[in-house]
Amino acid sequence: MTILLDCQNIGKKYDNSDFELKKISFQGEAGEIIGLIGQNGAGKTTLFNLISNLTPRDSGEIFYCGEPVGTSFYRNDIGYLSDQFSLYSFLTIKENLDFVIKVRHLAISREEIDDLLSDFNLLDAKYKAINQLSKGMKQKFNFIISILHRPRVLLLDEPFDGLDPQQIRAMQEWIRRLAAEGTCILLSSHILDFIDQLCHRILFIKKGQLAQVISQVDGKTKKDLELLFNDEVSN
Ligand SMILES: Nc1ncnc2c1ncn2[C@@H]1O[C@H](COP(=O)(O)OP(=O)(O)OP(=O)(O)O)[C@@H](O)[C@H]1O
Repeated sequence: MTILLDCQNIGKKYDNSDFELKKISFQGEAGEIIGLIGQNGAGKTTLFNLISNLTPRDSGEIFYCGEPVGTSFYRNDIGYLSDQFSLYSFLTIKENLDFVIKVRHLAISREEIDDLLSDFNLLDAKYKAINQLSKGMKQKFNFIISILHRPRVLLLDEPFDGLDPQQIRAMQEWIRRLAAEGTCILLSSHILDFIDQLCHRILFIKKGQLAQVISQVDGKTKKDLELLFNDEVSN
């Protein structure tokens, strides 16, 4: 068992909001897929933003391979599919990929890129500008960008948003493949089916707190998750 990610008591209070993420602690192993569930506004995206340092945390520590995270972690070891698109929308898919490959000094061949695009039915759109893509196409492109440097910790905030069933399967296959290669994946989804199918462990966030941790070995079914979710939400 190799612990890649270790979050200890991480917390955040926004200045202009009553919401507070309260001392969340968990560890993520190499090859583990961890699901993050909770109602709207529970704090899932906030947790992703704190781990990726997009938002500075108020308290707690984050360790990667036993060391406090720093520039090298944020630059090389983490990938984040967030709802905020951050590349050049007026450039094409190819131009954006070329840019990322260059600045990250990635040794990745044209064939590998084309295979990746083809897995997500994006090969024919290679010369299209990002702002000409559909929502689902943008989501798939964002996923490709988040995994291009093969991060060992991958954060996926609602990765299946806007995807058709065939493309959901393609992304699920990629998620399983990356986990099999040793990536620790943290993913949020409101679709409990996806969480149930993919995740080894599930973190249930309620009003900014880690309310429950469910392991695959607990033998919980999707129905149990729904019951838990409905019960927690109504309380
Ligand atoms: N930058 C911010 N400034 C102030 N409040 C914020 C900010 N970002 C998020 N919040 C608040 O923090 C709370 C948690 O939001 P967050 O986006 O983390 O929830 P979530 O679990 O990801 O929700 P959803 O399932 O709807 O995506 C919400 O009440 C939200 O309004």
